[in-house]
Formats: sequence, C-alpha cells, structure tokens
Amino acid sequence: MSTVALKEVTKIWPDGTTAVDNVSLDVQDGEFMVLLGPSGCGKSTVLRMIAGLEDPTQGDILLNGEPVLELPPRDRSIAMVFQDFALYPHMTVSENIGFPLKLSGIEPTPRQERVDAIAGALGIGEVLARRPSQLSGGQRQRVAMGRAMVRRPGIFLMDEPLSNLDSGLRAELRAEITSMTRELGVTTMYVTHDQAEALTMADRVAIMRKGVLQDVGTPTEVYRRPATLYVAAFLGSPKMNLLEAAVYVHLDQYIALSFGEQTLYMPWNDPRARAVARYHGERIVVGIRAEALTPVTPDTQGPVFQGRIRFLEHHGHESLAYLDIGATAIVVDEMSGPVTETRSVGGGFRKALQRLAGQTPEPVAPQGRVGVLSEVGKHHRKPAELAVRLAPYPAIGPGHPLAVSVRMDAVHFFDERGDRIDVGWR
Ligand SMILES: Nc1ncnc2c1ncn2[C@@H]1O[C@H](COP(=O)(O)OP(=O)(O)OP(=O)(O)O)[C@@H](O)[C@H]1O
Repeated sequence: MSTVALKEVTKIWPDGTTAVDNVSLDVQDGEFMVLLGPSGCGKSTVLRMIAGLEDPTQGDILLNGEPVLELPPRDRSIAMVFQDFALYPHMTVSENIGFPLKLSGIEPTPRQERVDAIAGALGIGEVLARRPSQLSGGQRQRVAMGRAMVRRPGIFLMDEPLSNLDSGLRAELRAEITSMTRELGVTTMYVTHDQAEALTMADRVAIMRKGVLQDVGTPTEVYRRPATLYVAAFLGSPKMNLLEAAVYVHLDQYIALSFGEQTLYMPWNDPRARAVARYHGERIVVGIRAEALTPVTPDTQGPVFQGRIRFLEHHGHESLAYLDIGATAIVVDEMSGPVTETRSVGGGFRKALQRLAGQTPEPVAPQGRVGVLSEVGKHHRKPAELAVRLAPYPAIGPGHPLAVSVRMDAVHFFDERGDRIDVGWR
C-alpha cells in the first residue's frame, strides 16, 4: 500500500518567495493524481518535498501514514522522472534500465527478466541493445520511465515528463503512462501545466495557483463544478464565458441577473437561488460554458441572450461564434492574479441596478457594496465576447444577429473573491 499525505505544507524560499502555501492533499493507494497549474505555481516544489529533495518550511508529509520528513530520499520508496531526464550515454538501453537493480545487488538473470518485462510494457523491447544517442525523444523518455519504474517504487513522481516531445507522441505516451501505472497499481503524482493532459490522465486533479491549492476532484468534478473562479477560467476550451452580473432578488418569485443590456431570471425554486440571493444588490461573476449556450430563433422565450456576431473561428469540426451581448467579461489573469480594470464599467451596472430598483416598491441598491468586485477582486474587465458553438462553416457571419438560449442549470456563480457561491455543490 502506498499513500501520500500533505498536511498544511508551506515552502518559503530564503528570498521570501512563498512557493507552496498551506497545502493539504491526500493521495490514495494506486491513485493517479495530477498537479495542474501554470508555470511557477509551486507544482515542482510539492513533488520535490515529497521526494525529500527539499524540506517544507512548515507542515508535515506522510507516506503510508508515517511522517517522512526525517527520512532521506533513498529511504522513501519513491521514483521520480523529470522533464530533463539524463540517461547514461555509454550504456545500452537495457543497461540503463537495469542500472538501479545492479546498484541494489540483484543478480544478472532476475535483473534481465525485470528489464525485459518493463521494456515490453513500455514498447521499447526492440531497442534494448541500442545506446541513447540512437533513440528518438519518445524512446528516450520511455527508457527514463523504465529506469524509474524498474525498482517497483511504491510512489511514482513525474514532473512534466512529456513536455519536450511533439504533440502526437505526447498523446501516445499519455495513454501508455496511465495504463502502465494502473497495471502496476503504483500511486502516481504527475505534474503538468497542460489541462488536456491533466483531464485525460488523472483519477483526480489538484489545481494550484500561486502556491495555493484551488480545487481537488475528478476531471469531471473540477470541470463541471469548479470550486473557484480561477479553476473555471483555467479549465476548458473555449474558455468559460465569465460575465459580470448585478443580482436583484424578487423575494419568493425569482432572481434577476442583470448583464447590463440583458437580464436572465432564475426561478426562486432553483436549488441555488438562496445562495445567490445573498448577493442582492451586488455584482457577481456568472460563468457559462459554450456548451450551455444553444442558438435559437430570436423570439424564443426563457433564458435567452440576444447578440450579434463579432467574429467567427473555424475549427474544422465546429465553428465558434463570439457574440457581442452588451455585457462585461471578467478576465482572470492566470499568473499574477486579477489585475485592475482598464476601463470603467461601474456606471453600466449602477444604471442597471437603478433600472431594476425602479421595478420594485422598495429600491435597494446598496451602493456601498456595489463596486466591491473591482476593489477586492481587481479583476480585469472587457466587453464580453460570448463564445458559442456552431456547426462547421455556418451560413451566418460577423454582424449577423444571433439569439442563444442559456441552460440555467449549467451556469456557475462566483463572488467577488472568486469563490463559488453555491457551496455544498459537489
Ligand atoms: N531554489 C529556489 N529558490 C528560490 N525560489 C525558487 C526556487 N525554486 C523555485 N522557486 C520559486 O518557487 C516558485 C514555485 O516554483 P516551482 O518550480 O515549484 O513551480 P512550478 O509550478 O513547478 O513551475 P514550472 O511548471 O515552471 O516548473 C516560483 O516562484 C519559483 O520561481
């Protein structure tokens, strides 16, 4: 059995950089856990601390339930593969893979049997007699993995092992790595900044930003129900549409979400209504993926945006239309956090709120809190270009009006800090 547990682990470098900030994470026996996040978010530091190559500043690391911070790397039953792996150039593939076994004193015959088995599993059985210089990049990476796996470690750590390979080979090796680790039942932690890699390979994904763990879940969970605005913005292609909306509650009837020129209504019996109602008179971020938008005829009733196509992108199997709907988009900056807006849009919302307030006998637009989003979140704003999926090469083009219906049950809500509003949602 091999499990990994990080307990409130923090790593602060001597220059004061906080690379990992209070991260707690449990990896189950045999699980394939992917650490996902942009460059510099602390993924490699997490792996290196588990391997024993760095010490945490605070917190504890447990392997199989036992604290290991006092254990040197060689006693942790861990194998690690990096992006920049080094093979011994003067040794054959077979000797490279078998080298760790030789070091531990395993006799030539059982050693060769294990080398042959792992080389077969990795599809490099034919090149065992070659030297590294006679291999392709993909074959070399397989040899590096073979060398790491041959000692049958309890835990396998991989740090962007495919990033030097071309995209075809990456896809091929992805499938091989996951099937190999599952077959061997080895607990794996895999670092990548590539969301496609994460979503296709992982049993669970842990998403990091600036040292902070943002979300942990199965690929379906983090994609369908992102815990934070950051995760919502990071996952998916095209990116989730993130629109700023003013919330106005008509008690026991519905909640109006005003996007400036257009309004969507959430019925009061929607399970998320009470959570969203707490933001009455405030601005929130509404996330809508392209797949939750369906082109409809302009006179369609219900939750519909009326827009005009600003531009089209053709992707062969589909086209993406980007619609101007008179709304404001929130742009989450991946690395440095949300940045200050460059264009004032507060007036639009205030007007919208006033308009909404006019519809009710008791106007309540708490001005003090309207604007919190720009002050606290400091998100970057721009006119929204609503991404909508269309059939390939549609007959309509830029300037054409287009109405899209919104699947309200697939809409996400985030507060000004970027936290999901409907808690207890998974
Ligand atoms: N030895 C070091 N001394 C000081 N700062 C460091 C050191 N190693 C890493 N850092 C910093 O710690 C932060 C996290 O780095 P880390 O390598 O863990 O990120 P990462 O998510 O793995 O990035 P990448 O995908 O680019 O490898 C970064 O700000 C990095 O500059």
